[in-house]
Amino acid sequence: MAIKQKTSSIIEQTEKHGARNYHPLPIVISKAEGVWVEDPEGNRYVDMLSAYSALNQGHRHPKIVQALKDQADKVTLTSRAFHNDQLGIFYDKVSNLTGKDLVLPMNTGAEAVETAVKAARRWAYHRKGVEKNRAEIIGCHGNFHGRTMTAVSLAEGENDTSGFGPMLPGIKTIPYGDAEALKQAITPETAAFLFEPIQGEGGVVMPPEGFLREAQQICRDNNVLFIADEIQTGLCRTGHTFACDWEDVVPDMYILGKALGGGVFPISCVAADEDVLGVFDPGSHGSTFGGNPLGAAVAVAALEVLEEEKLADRSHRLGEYFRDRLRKIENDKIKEIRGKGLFIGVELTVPARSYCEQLKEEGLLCKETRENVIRFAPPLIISEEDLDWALNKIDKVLSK
Ligand SMILES: Cc1ncc(COP(=O)(O)O)c(CNc2cccc(C(=O)O)c2)c1O
Repeated sequence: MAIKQKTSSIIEQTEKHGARNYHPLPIVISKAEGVWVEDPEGNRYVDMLSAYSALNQGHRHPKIVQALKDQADKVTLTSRAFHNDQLGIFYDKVSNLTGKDLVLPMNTGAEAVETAVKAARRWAYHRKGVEKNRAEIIGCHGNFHGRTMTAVSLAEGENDTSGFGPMLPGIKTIPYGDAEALKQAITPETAAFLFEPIQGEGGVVMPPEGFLREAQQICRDNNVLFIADEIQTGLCRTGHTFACDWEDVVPDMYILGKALGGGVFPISCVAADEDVLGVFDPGSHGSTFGGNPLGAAVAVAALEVLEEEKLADRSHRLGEYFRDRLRKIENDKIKEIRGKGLFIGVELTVPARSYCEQLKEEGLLCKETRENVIRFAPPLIISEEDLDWALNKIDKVLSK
């Protein structure tokens, strides 16, 4: 589809004063519903990216939008100087979902990661007895935990880190999935091991089977917090409530975001037991919008949709079907098909961008990650009919 006048003038306007920290595909989305989005010229596309898994419930899910509208007519922001009548309901929901005593609400995923690292450091000093300012955090090569300085200090990519130094001290990384390396990296000062159960931005990379269980045991043996960043993999994306569930592993702390807000409002949180999140006392952490009643009401509705529509089972079932269909595609440039549930990566032996551009021309939106991986992550509500429509387009483009 050639770029039409409205789209090109909108892109031109966007690029006039916008900082150039993204390189989006040349498409403008002006309407969206369910798994379908529309450009200003009325061209429709099936969304196979879901805003990097922030749209597990689909675009503008009626129940979630209604929760936003209802709450917007009551109260949207109180600050935490006062209570509001939605936050306790949110806390109950997340506590029941995670099995954790305490929940700390923030807004973006990166803020929740920052919260997790602050909690881990203070836990190390107050509970583990690590010497002041000596606490260490262990992350994984190929990780992505956001764009704030702690997250960037954990990253390694040139583009993620260059020009942003000095990095936060007390951070080291190990090869992803290497339990022995984790064991060797731990010192008496180690506060936490921070990991993604499946690395999203790393290219939908899964650790060896059993790694999560082994790593958790190593952390337990060394009194190190086992912290799961489930911002992208959580909330039914991989076919279970949490990706950690695939190995029946319950982390010491969950970090949640993205689909927690149902693709309607930014909300994130960390959930952990009293001995970890109890380290925060009044005035030691927070955020202006953290715990606002609008986000809380939206998140409760977003979590209810996951349960009511059984989106974990759907993700698992449709993800198996998706990968089966992909495996039938004849193309010697396909190096590996991987993922769990509707969290799928197709690794190619060549850059993936041109395939994403061809798929866009066919009416399917997806994005490359790590240059040669096409990530497919549709909203979990996708119908079998729409999935088959998308798979026929993928078959057509990838079979060339
Ligand atoms: C595993 C993981 N952890 C933390 C974050 C940070 O969340 P926020 O973006 O809400 O601060 C992510 C985010 N994941 C993600 C994926 C792709 C692009 C971008 C982007 O910054 O445009 C972010 C993520 O995928």
